Amino acid sequence: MESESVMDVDASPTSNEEFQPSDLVSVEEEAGDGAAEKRKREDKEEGGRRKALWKTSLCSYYRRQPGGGGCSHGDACQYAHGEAELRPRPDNTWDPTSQRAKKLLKSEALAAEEEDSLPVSIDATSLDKCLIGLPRKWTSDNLKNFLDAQGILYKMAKKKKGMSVGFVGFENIEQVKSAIEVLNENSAGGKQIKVADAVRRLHEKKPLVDVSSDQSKEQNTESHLGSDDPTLSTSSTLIDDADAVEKDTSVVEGLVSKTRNARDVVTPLAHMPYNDQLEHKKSSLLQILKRLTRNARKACPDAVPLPEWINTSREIGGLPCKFEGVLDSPVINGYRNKCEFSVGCSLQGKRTVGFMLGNFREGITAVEEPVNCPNISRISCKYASIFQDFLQSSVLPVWNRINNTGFWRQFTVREGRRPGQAAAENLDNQITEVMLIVQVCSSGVDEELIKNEFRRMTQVLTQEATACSPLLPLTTIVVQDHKGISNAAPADCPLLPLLIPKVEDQSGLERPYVGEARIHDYISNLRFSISPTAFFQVNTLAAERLYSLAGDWADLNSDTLLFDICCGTGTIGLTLAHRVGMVVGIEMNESAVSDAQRNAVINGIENCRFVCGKAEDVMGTLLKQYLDMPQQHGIVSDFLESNGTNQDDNVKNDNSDGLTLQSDTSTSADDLLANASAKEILMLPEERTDEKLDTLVAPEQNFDGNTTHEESCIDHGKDNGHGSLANKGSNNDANDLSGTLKNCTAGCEETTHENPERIEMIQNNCISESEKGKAEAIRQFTDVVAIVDPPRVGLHPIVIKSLRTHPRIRRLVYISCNPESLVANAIELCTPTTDKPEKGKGNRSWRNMSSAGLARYRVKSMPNSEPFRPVRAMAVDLFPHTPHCEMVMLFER
Ligand SMILES: C[S@@+](CC[C@H](N)C(=O)[O-])C[C@H]1O[C@@H](n2cnc3c(N)ncnc32)[C@H](O)[C@@H]1O
Repeated sequence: MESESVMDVDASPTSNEEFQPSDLVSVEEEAGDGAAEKRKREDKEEGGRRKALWKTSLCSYYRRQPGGGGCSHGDACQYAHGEAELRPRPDNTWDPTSQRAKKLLKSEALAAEEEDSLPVSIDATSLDKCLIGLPRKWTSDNLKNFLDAQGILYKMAKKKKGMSVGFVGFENIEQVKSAIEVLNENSAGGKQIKVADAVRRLHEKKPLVDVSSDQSKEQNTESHLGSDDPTLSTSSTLIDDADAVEKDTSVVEGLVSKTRNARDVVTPLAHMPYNDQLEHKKSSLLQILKRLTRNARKACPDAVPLPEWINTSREIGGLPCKFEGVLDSPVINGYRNKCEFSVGCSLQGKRTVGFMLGNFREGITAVEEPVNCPNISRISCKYASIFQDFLQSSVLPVWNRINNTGFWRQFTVREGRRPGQAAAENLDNQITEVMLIVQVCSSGVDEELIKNEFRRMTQVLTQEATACSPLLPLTTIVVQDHKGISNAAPADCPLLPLLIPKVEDQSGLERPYVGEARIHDYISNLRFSISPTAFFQVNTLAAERLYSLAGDWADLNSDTLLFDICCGTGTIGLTLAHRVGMVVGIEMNESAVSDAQRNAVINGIENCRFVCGKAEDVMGTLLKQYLDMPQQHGIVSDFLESNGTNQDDNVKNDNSDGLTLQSDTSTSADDLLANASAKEILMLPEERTDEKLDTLVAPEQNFDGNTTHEESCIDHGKDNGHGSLANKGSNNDANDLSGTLKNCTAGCEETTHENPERIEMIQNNCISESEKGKAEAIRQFTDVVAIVDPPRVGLHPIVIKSLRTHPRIRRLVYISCNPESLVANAIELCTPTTDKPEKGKGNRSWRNMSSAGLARYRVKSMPNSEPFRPVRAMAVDLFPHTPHCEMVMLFER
């Protein structure tokens, strides 16, 4: 750990930190019947602070029954009985539930609103306006009815369901003026409507046409916005109208400030010096961490004493544990190894590959080039620009987010680096592999056309990459056919690699491009093979710091069984494998699990098992298998091998989590897997037959229409084991696209990057070590540690419950990219419980609850179990120039 790069946090309490008025208010609100008891406890604890807080919060008992009777404390109550009694708090704020505070808040909000008010010009060149704050569920008809009812004259009105923005075109200035006047006095669905200038995207400013009238439809075939007509269904119509669809549906763009650019949106902290960015992150993390203490205090049952860490939190400014600062990123610029560029139209109507300038829900769909975004590498920018140039001449339309039509949707550049520490300023030279993923929507588009366009695209990308100086690496081009509305394609979305034609480089030599649909990167000197949809941290060098910090805190030893929960390609488990007895990785993305297996093999690591399944589906079962059944073979593979020999009638479902199995003596593999609805993918030495190894290497390259291994698997509707290349045979979409692209798909040459001899060697070693492998599996580990690294939403409550209620897990390291969900999960892990868990009271709508509120609610029904305590926390900055960073928190019990 490089201590000089850590920003130390002064743990001494400041007056503000120590003062947490919300505790006082909500203690009463949350505690229900036991509130009086809790209040007494609070009173005692508050001691000297009490005087300072006297009557600074409203009494909720009094409020419920004003005028007496509601509060039994009478005048002695420390809370104010009414607004008149209320005193300002030591920091000069008012109880947020009081009328005073609400009034203040309103006037501040109004002032802020005035400050940010959007420009509304009243002149003849600006007759298109957008209305902001409309009910989301409104359609164009609702908007028109509303305008008609208000007596507003207009030329056209459009509204897309799901957005709070609508567009209105006026005939003249008078119409604009009177509309603004009327709208300022009226609200729609109880909300005030704001009027702002709408920015036309096209250079050629055609007047807006109301497409809902049949007449205008005939007059202007380019207009589809607001029309409920489905997407054009035949490919010929689509091509004829391709340009029209784009232009028409992106005529206006609401709310985009003319000065807003991609840099501001993608890297909002880029204007600050890097040290200030770290300071900024540190202070927001401190605030979020304090929420853990506050919420655990609130959720702590009355019958149970507050845990020590809550009692001592005041000494460290309300923090749940020591926050050890933010570890800086070794690379600050161009660090992203994966960039997902949107494809769409710019404000000027140009086909653009870059970033959206805002949120679709606000009506913003404009895409701007990734200019001056310091987190993007030169290579990614260059590829975005090459692809953008190609799109200018494509006969297929770019994706339109308003109508959900178009073909080209997203362009992703993933980079792989060579091993070794990169010099921060020379990161580009380290990039040796590039995977390009082109997301399209092939619905209703002519197959021949698609084929031609893909051929042209691969030609352009490869030629331009070779023409660059220094030339751009290009390892693979993969097409993802996604027909859903959001760009986030599901994991089983069809993926097909394209052949990369051989082209001549500047020296006249033919560059042998091979299309292996994976790239490689290095962490802690281990080589990681990454398939197109597998997660890999975007800042590899900072990720190395993150994993080593997590490993240090996990306090591992050769007798440790490490659960790597949400393991992705196995990065954490594999980098720590040499420090533990065994790793069990759990991951739901099948491609990532195959990668993890492969990564174990190519790095010669033998003490890791990877399980494919949702953690919430498999965790309970795995804990039982590894920790609760000493007389049994400890790994699931043994059950697989036993092939049902352990059948026992005593196998029952344990409904405590609805998933786990309970068995007095034994459990069968089939039951285990069926019940867990998970697929175990194990690197058992015996299983590494040639056939198994085939699934690790790509099939022969074939661009001339001969059937590849890939295609034959798809044709026969069976799983070819390449989760990442062409997804499951049961997926009809995959079959569609594989048919469409029959001549465009290509497999890869046999493991060009992995040394086959090395793999064979590992294989042989594994075979000879197979018995050792089994022995390890049966072994009982005395030390059990979980490292969890969930996605932004955090861990599923079932996983939290499994970890919390299993007494053998004494240490848990939580890595989080979202401190809010970390705090919510930590509330459930750390709040004491009683032996009489309550079911949640009342019928509170969970949709309206904060994540912390929801966690408090859930903890009430947590089975009685020893809580964890937060021990230390630290952040690692994986995302310079943005507000995000990764948080690591150690919990013990
Ligand atoms: C933040 S990534 C961490 C991956 C890995 N630890 C790494 O650092 O490379 C989260 C991973 O969790 C996986 N995931 C998401 N939800 C999951 C679930 N319910 N069960 C298991 N894995 C899940 C994702 O596919 C993703 O690979």
